[in-house]
Amino acid sequence: MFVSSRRLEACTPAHDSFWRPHRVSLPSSAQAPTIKDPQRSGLFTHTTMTPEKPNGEKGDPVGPPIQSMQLGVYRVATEILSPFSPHAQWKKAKTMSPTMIRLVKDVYEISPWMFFFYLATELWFKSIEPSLSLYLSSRVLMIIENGLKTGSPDSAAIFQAVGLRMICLIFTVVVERAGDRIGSKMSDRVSLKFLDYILRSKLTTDLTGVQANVSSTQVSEGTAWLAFKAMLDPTCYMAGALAQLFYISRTPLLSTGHGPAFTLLCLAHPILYSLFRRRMLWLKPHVVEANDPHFLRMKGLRELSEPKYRQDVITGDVVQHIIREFRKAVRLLGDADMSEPYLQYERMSGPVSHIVTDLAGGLPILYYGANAIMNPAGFSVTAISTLQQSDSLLWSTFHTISFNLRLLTRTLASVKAIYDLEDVMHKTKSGDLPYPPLGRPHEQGMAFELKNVSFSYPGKTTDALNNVTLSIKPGQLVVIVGSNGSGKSTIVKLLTSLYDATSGSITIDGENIRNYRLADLRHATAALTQDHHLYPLSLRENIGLGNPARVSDVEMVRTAAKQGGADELISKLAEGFETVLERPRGMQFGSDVSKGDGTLLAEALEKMTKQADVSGGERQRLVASRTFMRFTSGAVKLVCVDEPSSNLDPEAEWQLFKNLRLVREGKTMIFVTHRFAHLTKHADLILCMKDGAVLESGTHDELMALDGEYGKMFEIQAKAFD
Ligand SMILES: Nc1ncnc2c1ncn2[C@@H]1O[C@H](COP(=O)(O)OP(=O)(O)OP(=O)(O)O)[C@@H](O)[C@H]1O
Repeated sequence: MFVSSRRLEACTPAHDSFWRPHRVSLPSSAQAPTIKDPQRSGLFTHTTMTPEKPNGEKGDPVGPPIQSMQLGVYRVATEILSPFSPHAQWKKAKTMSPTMIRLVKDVYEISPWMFFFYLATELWFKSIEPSLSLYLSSRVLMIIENGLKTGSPDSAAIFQAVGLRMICLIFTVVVERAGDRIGSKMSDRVSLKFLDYILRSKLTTDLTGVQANVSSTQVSEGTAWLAFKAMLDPTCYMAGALAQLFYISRTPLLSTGHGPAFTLLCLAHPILYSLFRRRMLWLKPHVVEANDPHFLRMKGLRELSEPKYRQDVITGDVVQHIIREFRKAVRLLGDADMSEPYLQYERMSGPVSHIVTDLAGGLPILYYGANAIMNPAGFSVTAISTLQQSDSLLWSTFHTISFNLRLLTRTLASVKAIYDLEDVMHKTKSGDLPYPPLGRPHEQGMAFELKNVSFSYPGKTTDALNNVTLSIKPGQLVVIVGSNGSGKSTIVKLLTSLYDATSGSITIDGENIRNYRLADLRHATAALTQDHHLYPLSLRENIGLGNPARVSDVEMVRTAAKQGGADELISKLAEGFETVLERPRGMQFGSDVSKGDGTLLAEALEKMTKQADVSGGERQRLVASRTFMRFTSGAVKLVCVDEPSSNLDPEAEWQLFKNLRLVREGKTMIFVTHRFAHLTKHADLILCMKDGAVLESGTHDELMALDGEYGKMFEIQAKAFD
């Protein structure tokens, strides 16, 4: 029997939508140095790179060597892990085993009885039932064939065999349904356990951790169950395959001395297929970069048709230019292959391996046919049918095993990323000194001393702050001014412990900032910046979470909303404080329904997705209200306000700063703003920054007398005002 591999491929789980490949860009460190110009012929070229040996130094590449190739308009790099290299395979398996053990333990702990029940149903369904069905079917056929040969069919035996086959079938359906239900429950519970894990790790991640480990933001709780299944399935199928091979080698119907030969011939097809034909890019670690300049230009020009650019395109009068350039890019692109790199990769296997692999599928039946010619007396139709059945069963079993093993590598890497979250995400270390120190009630705000502080952001070589020395006294109102990129926000981030200084020292109330418990410092700090957002919760919680202990205190929330200037806008919303402005994403959607097409379904979708919205300035008022709520805890000793007012109208901005000043008692306040003229006359200290350094510092009068950078900026604002 010649089984078409292509046909079988089409029904593998490779088409599961979850595992559709994601396209990623090729990081510069992984670029193959030998490819200078993209190959534009549509053919591919290979380059192999072996990573340097790890010497423990940061940044050295480790892991298997990579292979780089040009596929049409894409450059693709993959890891090379040869199936002929048991050493490399073993090394990889060894690195994966701790994750596998931990995952099995995690799944088992969720519910031991469910774990074993599910295991039993899977074993039945994937190992025992296929072999048993094969045995029972061939028994029925054998009895019929014997009956036909002798002329007196044994009806009792036929009924018995058919009955057994039916019982097996019914039992399998029952087991399958029970297994599905338990599996779905377990899958949900595993996902929730991992979601809890991810949530905890991510919520406590500091900014340095996020910046250092951007890829971890993409971990998904769903992969844990997939990884568990990718471990369990091959194990069950492997047991099933062994049982089938045993049957083929021992059944007198087929073997009669040829058992081992049949077994080997049945194995030839799946083994050859997985070695030579199975080229699936998305099952290996890989990076893809579209690098054809004309293709990139064409894509860029096409994006200009998006609504986001509509106004620019119309007012800029560039429509004709875009169309002309697009056509030119298409012309220059020529016949370069633009199809998905995943398809191009699969097409890479040559016709010889294709033919050999497909021919291998017919070997067992050819062998049996040859035997039948030599020994016509031993010929049996049942044997042929059994052989065909077992061959295709083994083929799909091995196919699934090989698929799952490849999937396992990928899913386990994601599970490991979840387990690793905790280690890699917490870069800013916490001390153990309480704040405020025990027995020293803190009536004033925080005092800061910065000595020769320099700082560069993770992954950057240039300093954002350069040798900054300054002193802030308790309860002072400080205004930081300066041009774009001068380091104003960076200072605030260091004072609020979002980052650690790269060098130099920062003290709070005379004690090194790193010695304090981070949680205590956060509790004593209120920050309001443009980077603060509305949460996908009700407005009451959005404001109330400034002080989680009083989130249900409606009166307190109302007062905070008034101080933040949000009370009026909330009163205009139909659901008032219970309005949810940012709903969790993707919770309402339709398929093949266009809004506004007049159908009932479209109307239903419109109702579902209808949402109250507010302007940018109104959002800022809501976020500011949360800060006022924060003050109600009585623990805040430092208030950092960094440009929270870009969308506020002048009156709202003035009112916001006025309200903040009204509650300054017992707090050090640090304001960063470009529109400072109305604020600096209230400041105890003005820091004027340039190029990451403090250029001038003092009060408004002192700096005006200096007639330097601050004086210049103030004059510009004053003139504009006049
Ligand atoms: N998250 C970041 N990662 C890397 N570099 C950053 C980051 N944030 C700021 N920088 C860089 O650090 C320098 C100082 O930036 P900072 O935001 O402190 O300036 P700023 O004075 O607040 O500017 P602006 O007035 O535009 O808000 C700039 O060169 C900026 O590009």
